[in-house]
Amino acid sequence: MSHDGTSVLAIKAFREMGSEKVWDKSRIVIPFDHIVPANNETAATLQAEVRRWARAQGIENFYDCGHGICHQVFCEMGFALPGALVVGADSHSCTYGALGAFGTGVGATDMAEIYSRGRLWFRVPETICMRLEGTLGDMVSAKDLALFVVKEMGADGANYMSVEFVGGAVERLSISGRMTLCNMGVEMGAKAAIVPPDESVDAYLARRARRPYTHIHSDPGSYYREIEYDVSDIPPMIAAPYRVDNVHPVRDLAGIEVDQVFIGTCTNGRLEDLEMAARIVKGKRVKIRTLVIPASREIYLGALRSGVIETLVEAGAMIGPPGCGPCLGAHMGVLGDGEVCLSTSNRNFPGRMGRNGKVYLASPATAAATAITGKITDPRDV
Ligand SMILES: CC(C)[C@H](C(=O)O)[C@@H](O)C(=O)O
Ligand code: SF4
Repeated sequence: MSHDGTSVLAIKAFREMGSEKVWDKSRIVIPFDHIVPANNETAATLQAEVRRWARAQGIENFYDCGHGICHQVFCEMGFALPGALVVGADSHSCTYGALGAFGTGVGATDMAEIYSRGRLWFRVPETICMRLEGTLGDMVSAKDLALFVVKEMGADGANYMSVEFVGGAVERLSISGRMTLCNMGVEMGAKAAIVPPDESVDAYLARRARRPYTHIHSDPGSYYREIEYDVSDIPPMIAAPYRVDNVHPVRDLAGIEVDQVFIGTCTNGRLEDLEMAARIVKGKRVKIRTLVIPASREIYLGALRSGVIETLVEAGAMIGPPGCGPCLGAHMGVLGDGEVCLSTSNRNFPGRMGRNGKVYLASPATAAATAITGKITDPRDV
């Protein structure tokens, strides 16, 4: 998988290697998502070049602007399967672990080697087994769980490890919630993040899987390290600038003024995320700029048909076309000097959404509660 951003560099390296034809046009997936639709001439020209190359190579799985965020599209289209080894030219390729795949991010030159020969070299990572037991509390979701885990591990606490999430609290997560959890695996340095596949994975893949698959599970005794938490008592959590592991209970930061709320991204732009936000803002008005971007067309349609989009728009939110949007500070809704954003995304390092912006990371429920009050707000307090 490579997207509009990284395909440009991968194609350049592919050419520099002297490669002419891709190794397998049916096994390369290219979604356009990072700057969609293109925001200026430079982006438009680069995208046109990738389109031309994909057409010339006969790439069978090309998803142009409007389909959605690469990771979401990759899962919806049935490419992420239990036991599959997937490389993506994007760090959040670990998201595919929600479906039992070993998904990992690679650089653009590595991707050029995949385009050319379908091969790469890996050191097999050790596995950390993270057991999360207990029942999540009211207004506490997969994002709070992910932030809790990142806080406990630290931003480099799982460097080059494969993190396997097990236990009751994980099994009870929807596929959407598991994607949120696995998505943040790379934020603690993990090479991959995996939830052992079960029947909810089969249900999700029933009409999607591109090929037959089998469930792959860890061998007994293969864990390098085991960690267990009871997560019944974790409150809604928030990561404050400028580190993803600078995590606090939302109530500890309540009252901080916010300029913009952003609900979307490969972390939290799925239907259940938008539904949660709609439930909270229903019949109310947002007090600050609120941007909602569904992670894919499928999600957008679901939210349109169920009335979720209507509720959000009535409350004063703006809806953007499926894609990454302002997540990486490249397109739509970037921050002005010194502005504060509460985002449902996964990164808040300096400059992430604009040179001098400050980004807080939290769940869709916390984002919606904050949109209504204009200040960081625990969703249990609205
Ligand atoms: C642009 C891309 C290479 C990058 C990534 O790999 O993660 C982006 O998606 C991000 O989230 O920062
Ligand atoms: S939504 Fe954000 S984190 Fe996800 S792929 Fe796009 S830019 Fe990267």
